[in-house]
Amino acid sequence: MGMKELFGLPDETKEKNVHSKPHRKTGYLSKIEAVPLFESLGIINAHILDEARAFTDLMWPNGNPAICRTIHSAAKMLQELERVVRKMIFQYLGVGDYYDSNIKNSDNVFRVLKYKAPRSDESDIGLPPHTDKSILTILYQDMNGLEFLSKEGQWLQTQPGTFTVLAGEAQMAWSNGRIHAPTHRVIMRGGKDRYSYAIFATPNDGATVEIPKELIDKDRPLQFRSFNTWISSSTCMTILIWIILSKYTQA
Ligand SMILES: O=C(O)CCC(=O)C(=O)O
Ligand SMILES: [Fe+2]
Repeated sequence: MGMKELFGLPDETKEKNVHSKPHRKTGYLSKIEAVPLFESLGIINAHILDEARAFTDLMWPNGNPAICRTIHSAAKMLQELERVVRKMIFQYLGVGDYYDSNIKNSDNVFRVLKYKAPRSDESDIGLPPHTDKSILTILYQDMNGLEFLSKEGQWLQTQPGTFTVLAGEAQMAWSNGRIHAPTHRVIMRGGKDRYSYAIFATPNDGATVEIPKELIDKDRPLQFRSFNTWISSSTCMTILIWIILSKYTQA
């Protein structure tokens, strides 16, 4: 998707991608001491053509219609997929009536990410273990490296050329702990630069994440008591999403 061309721009150009909401992981992230291999550019609502164009016009003063089209269509596809998955989750939890207002109170950040191949004296950690703050993240990787921590404490690899859906902390909180936000990391193997892109659906600034009353009862009061109380149902959910998604992406 023109990632090499994009990341090949001078740093001063990429640094122009500043956003007024730095906490939203937009803007240009690079030269972070803890993650020296990592570099990323984020665009809010890139599924809207004008937003994608504003970004490419900033990077290329004479415009770059080809990359603009690619970013826009990738972001649109991921945004649509994210809504399908979010709807499935709401239906699965029996709270479909909340879907429309939940969508209204959220937007998304599209990010392109690059990890440079580590030198022999550098660590192979692309991104250390973390959970996302998002509602849902959908991620595409061109080569492997993304790994998930299973509840048995093992790191599970994901396949290159596939889409991965993961729930973030906003979804975990909203579902009153029913949906698990998995810990994941990126490990660089194979001596080549790695590129990925992702959409992060997030609650709008200022929107309160209201936990549906249907998801609160005496067995599951409004707080996170322990991960163990909900890990098995969330594992089922993860598997369900994987099955449905693999069908969706083959279509
Ligand atoms: O590049 C990847 O595969 C993972 C990125 C990621 O986990 C993140 O940006 O939160
Ligand atoms: Fe992540």
